[in-house]
Amino acid sequence: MPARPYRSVLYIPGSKERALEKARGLACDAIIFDLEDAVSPQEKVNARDTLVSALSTGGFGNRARIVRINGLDTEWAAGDIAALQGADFDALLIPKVGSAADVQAVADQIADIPLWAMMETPAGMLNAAEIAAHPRMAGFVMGTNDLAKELKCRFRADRLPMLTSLQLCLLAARAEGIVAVDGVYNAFKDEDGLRAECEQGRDMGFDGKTLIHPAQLAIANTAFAPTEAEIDLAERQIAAFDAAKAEGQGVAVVDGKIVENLHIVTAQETLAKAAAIADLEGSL
Ligand SMILES: CC(C)(COP(=O)(O)OP(=O)(O)OC[C@H]1O[C@@H](n2cnc3c(N)ncnc32)[C@H](O)[C@@H]1OP(=O)(O)O)[C@@H](O)C(=O)NCCC(=O)NCCSC(=O)C[C@H](O)C(=O)O
Ligand SMILES: [Mg+2]
Repeated sequence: MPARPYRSVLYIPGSKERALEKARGLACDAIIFDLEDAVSPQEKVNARDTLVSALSTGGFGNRARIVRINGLDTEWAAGDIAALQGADFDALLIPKVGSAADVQAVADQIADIPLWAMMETPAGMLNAAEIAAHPRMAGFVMGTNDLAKELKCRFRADRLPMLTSLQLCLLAARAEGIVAVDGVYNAFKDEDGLRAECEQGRDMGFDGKTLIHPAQLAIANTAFAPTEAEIDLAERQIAAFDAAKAEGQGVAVVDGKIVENLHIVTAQETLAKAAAIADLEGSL
């Protein structure tokens, strides 16, 4: 389980001082400070200084601070990494990762900091397992816009053309115990559409959703948090299982359904996630 929640992961253009300032007061679990697609070519170089200065000023609380650099095949990637040496942030996000070699290329240029991968190319999907298994890899972010472009698929409300890719990445992430965050919902004024896509992502097993606008935060925070009913059930399952164990039984029954060891692991994860959310919200 992630030690911290990642229900709402907000992209903020690294070039926009107003948005960087605003982020200090927003109810997101994590921030992706973007140097890639949200920043125009003319702003790329100045954005590095703007971002490093914002990171050094701080004020982002316990939210995870993730920085997305430009693609490794661009003229900006090496300069981005150089500018980030010694900066205060939690993870570096690499766009358009196609293989573990791409991850290693960044690992060779910056020490210690956990690396995350944008999963958004056909090669990335086919190599998801080796990318997740890289020793520095700590999280996957689905790049569903680039993925749609590369697959030449249509955007559909049910995301049918993307389900194989989403599930391949989720499988790889879960096999390695790293974080997995779903892609963005582009129509940022469409609350019902966002809610439905968050529910789908949560049902699939994602830890949260990447977002592009503050208006999307509350919906993702609700969708990816354990519900009151889930917390109540988890507590009752743990209590019933403890009581069964005390009587020498290996199985309990709650609400007419069996509860075994493996269900207790899920119940404990539910309570741990609720506690991590309460901790983060209490600290902001
Ligand atoms: C989408 C936007 C361009 C809309 O901007 P704007 O028209 O300014 O929105 P509002 O006027 O409604 O903004 C209201 C206030 O909220 C602040 N704001 C807006 N967006 C953000 C944000 N992301 N973080 C923090 N604060 C934000 C505005 O400053 C306003 O504040 P105030 O002045 O106090 O009123 C804009 O939302 C935006 O640029 N969003 C981010 C876009 C982005 O990051 N894109 C790249 C990531 S998505 C991606 O790359 C996908 C992936 O790679 C893939 O392949 O799928
Ligand atoms: Mg992308």
